Amino acid sequence: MKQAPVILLGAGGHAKVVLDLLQILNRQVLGVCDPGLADKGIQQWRGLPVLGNDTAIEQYHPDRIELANGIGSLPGNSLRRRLHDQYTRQGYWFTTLIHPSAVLGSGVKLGQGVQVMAGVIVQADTQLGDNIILNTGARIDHDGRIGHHVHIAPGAVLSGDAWVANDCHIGPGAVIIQGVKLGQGAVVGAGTTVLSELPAHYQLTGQPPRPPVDLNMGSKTS
Ligand SMILES: CC(=O)SCCNC(=O)CCNC(=O)[C@H](O)C(C)(C)COP(=O)(O)OP(=O)(O)OC[C@H]1O[C@@H](n2cnc3c(N)ncnc32)[C@H](O)[C@@H]1OP(=O)(O)O
Repeated sequence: MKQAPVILLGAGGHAKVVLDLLQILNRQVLGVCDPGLADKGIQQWRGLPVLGNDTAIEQYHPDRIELANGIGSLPGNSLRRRLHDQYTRQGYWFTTLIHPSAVLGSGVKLGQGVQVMAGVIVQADTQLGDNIILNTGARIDHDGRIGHHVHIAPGAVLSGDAWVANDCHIGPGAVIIQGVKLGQGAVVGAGTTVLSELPAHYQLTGQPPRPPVDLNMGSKTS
């Protein structure tokens, strides 16, 4: 079945990556909506027509197009979520995008508008909610439960059975060990390892390593 043409929301760094992915997937892109470009009277962005600010979407019937959310996501910035909620309430559909280099195991379920970037691996029976970004090279092992509007930044690793509630942010290169739960809106800093549950709306950053242990101590006699 032919897929509907797409309108891209936003023209920042994340939008560039989403546009590349749409083009790799041979999706027809009608144009981009971005208030910053529209206010400056800019008519073209990366070869796409600038359709206007976000309200330009409403010239298109929800049955005729799909949307791609090009707004990136960082802790404390809810624009991506707000646009998703606003336009799904109006009956629009956000397209789910999977980079051809991504590996999805058996039984993986993806919600509306999930964006699976280059090099991502998602293992068996993981469930992903709506409007999630699995950014470049992120890995989620078996039986993960990932809520809506979560951003798993480049290179982050979630071991098996990790549970991540809605609106969490997991920074680049973070590591979550198996079975750990993150409460709603929790934030894990770049490069941070999470060993136990992080409650809702808590932030964990940093990596204080313990003093080095001599692995030969007690195991050798001289
Ligand atoms: C394709 C893409 O680019 S996707 C986007 C990828 N980027 C991300 O995901 C952003 C990740 N962001 C982080 O890790 C951030 O540091 C956050 C959000 C966790 C914390 O940000 P803030 O709350 O603003 O913390 P802030 O920058 O004020 O730092 C507070 C302190 O924590 C330290 N700190 C912050 N983050 C970290 C971290 N990840 N590891 C170690 N220390 C950290 C800071 O050095 C600072 O220390 P100080 O008080 O001794 O000076």
